[in-house]
Amino acid sequence: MPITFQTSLFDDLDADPQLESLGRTVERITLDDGAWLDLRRGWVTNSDALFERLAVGVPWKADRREMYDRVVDIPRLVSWFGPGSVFPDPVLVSARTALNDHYGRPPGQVFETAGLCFYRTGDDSVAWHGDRVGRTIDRDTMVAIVSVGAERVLSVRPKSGVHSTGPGETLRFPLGHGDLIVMGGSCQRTYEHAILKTKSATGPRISVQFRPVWPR
Ligand SMILES: O=C(O)CCC(=O)C(=O)O
Ligand SMILES: [Fe+2]
Repeated sequence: MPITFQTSLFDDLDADPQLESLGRTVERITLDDGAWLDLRRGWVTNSDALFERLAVGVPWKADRREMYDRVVDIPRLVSWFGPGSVFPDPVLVSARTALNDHYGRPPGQVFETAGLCFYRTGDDSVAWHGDRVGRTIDRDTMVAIVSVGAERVLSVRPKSGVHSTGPGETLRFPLGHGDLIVMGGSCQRTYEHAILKTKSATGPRISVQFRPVWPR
């Protein structure tokens, strides 16, 4: 499949993508009911080069997912790298190690897998959902997302009926160009998130989600 994209004017495609520090550069956003988000903008430098490497080097497939008890087509491309598999780029291996070092490998929350999503245009999207954490749905977990390429908005809102504080506002995080966001605590069961379609002109974005292995 031919993939055309426009990269940022500022990054050098031959430059090596690098990871900046985490530590105190990570901004914690505390949500309700034990959910939280960590944000670290520009974690990957020379991120356009990483976008290009992933765009051309990853075996992309169409996405289908069980959602609301049926299997639906999701307009985006995906690729998944399970525990122990070779990640498609060394920067992703370093990113997983850096995340595990930063969060201290809490039991059951060690990042192992990498799921990659490619949003080709503003028509590519993923509907509101919480990542399914298997049968142990009451357990806290983390999902770390690294975004390269153009910005797309990650929307986050409380799941209806879950919160004692009533319906909350939708938070919007434009993510791209090497940004990191981590959803933690109860986020996958008390909040839901989406990449909604956009009509405004937007370039392609690739997101990499690092997840622990959840017992099924
Ligand atoms: O692309 C993103 O940033 C989010 C993807 C996502 O939520 C998912 O695949 O579960
Ligand atoms: Fe998700």
